[in-house]
Amino acid sequence: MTVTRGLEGVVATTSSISSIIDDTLTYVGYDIDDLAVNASFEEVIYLLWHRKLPTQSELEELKNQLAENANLPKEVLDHFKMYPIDQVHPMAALRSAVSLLGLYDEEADAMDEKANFNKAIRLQAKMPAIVTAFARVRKGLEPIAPRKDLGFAANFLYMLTGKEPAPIEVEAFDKALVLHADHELNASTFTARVCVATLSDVYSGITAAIGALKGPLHGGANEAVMKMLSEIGTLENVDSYIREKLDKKEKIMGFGHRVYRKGDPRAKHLREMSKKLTELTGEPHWYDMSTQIEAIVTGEKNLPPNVDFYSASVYHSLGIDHDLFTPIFAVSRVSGWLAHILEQYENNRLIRPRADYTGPGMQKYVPIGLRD
Ligand SMILES: CC(=O)SCCNC(=O)CCNC(=O)[C@H](O)C(C)(C)COP(=O)(O)OP(=O)(O)OC[C@H]1O[C@@H](n2cnc3c(N)ncnc32)[C@H](O)[C@@H]1OP(=O)(O)O
Ligand SMILES: O=C([O-])CC(=O)C(=O)O
Repeated sequence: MTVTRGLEGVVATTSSISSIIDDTLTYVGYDIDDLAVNASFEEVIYLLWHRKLPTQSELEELKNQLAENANLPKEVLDHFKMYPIDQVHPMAALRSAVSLLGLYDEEADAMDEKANFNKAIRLQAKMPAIVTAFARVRKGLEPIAPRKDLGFAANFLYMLTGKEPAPIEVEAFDKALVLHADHELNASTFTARVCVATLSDVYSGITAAIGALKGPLHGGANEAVMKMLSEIGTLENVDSYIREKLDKKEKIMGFGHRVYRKGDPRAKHLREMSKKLTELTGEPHWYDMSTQIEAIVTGEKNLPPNVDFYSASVYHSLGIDHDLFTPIFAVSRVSGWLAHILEQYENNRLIRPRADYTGPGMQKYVPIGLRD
């Protein structure tokens, strides 16, 4: 048997959702550079789910559907109050809450196309409410209900803080959502597809995907980047901190990628936002430290930054708690997971690879009393 560790380079499915070809990322054939500058997150959701950009009326319909479904069942809100709140990471809370949501959805186990699409709308709509409600409840604050007059990005920030966000904050957050929405067969999307390929339900697929995104080698890296920046503290400390880590063969979070070789096209948009926002908040050192880290890691290891590197200082500048960075990734990526889940159902086959067995050869059972 030939073993391909980490399935590197293995093509496991066809997909018409997003592509990474020669370091260029497209959603349904639209270059991410084009979408990052021109598209709203709601347009991207529509694009990923329908493989076409929406007309004005289609976009309005989607926005209405998202607004109408944005509230959480009381049971989910009450559930947060039962968590050992000081110990619970918001990604664990999100994973549990999505699983719980399935219990209150009468269509949870229905497998027809319409029911699955309804669930996609409900999940996409409710993810911001879960993340923001948990973030408030753990601080002893009441959750804030979404406002129908605000778009997806603005509503998230509003529900988090209770204040209507400034246009520049909405623009930055919306762009971050666009940039994180889908990424071919990354680990969490693959997890979602493996799960639903058993013909399990949408809630199970999304719960599994959240679990996969949580790890620091994947979505969890954005929080780890901010931890690193905070530990470094000042521009003067960057050089010794990073070189010591590299000498010890430790990984620098937010660098490297399984697929990109020359660089992640999303990083430059986040770098630009980081510069703008850190200047605005009067904390340009986060950006300056980040560019210095990039210079060292690129120079020493030829590893460019990935999407998680500059998103850290962007979210920090928006005043967001560091442990909410990965849940925010999930709020965006759920659009891609849902598109992939629906695509998997359309042309399903069980995903079941093989393992090359390396354990002992055939053994004879020894009764417990006769064992050494
Ligand atoms: C949204 C996302 O998921 S983007 C990725 C987010 N994750 C991170 O930023 C975590 C840091 N990066 C990494 O751990 C890796 O680059 C991954 C997980 C992204 C890709 O992993 P893989 O393709 O399996 O590469 P792998 O981990 O085998 O690394 C290959 C080599 O590059 C080195 N390397 C890879 N990334 C880094 C890094 N961030 N810092 C230092 N060295 C690195 C490895 O040590 C290894 O070196 P070696 O061959 O001398 O042993
Ligand atoms: O594609 C990957 O392996 C990881 C990644 O960048 C993403 O999921 O956005």
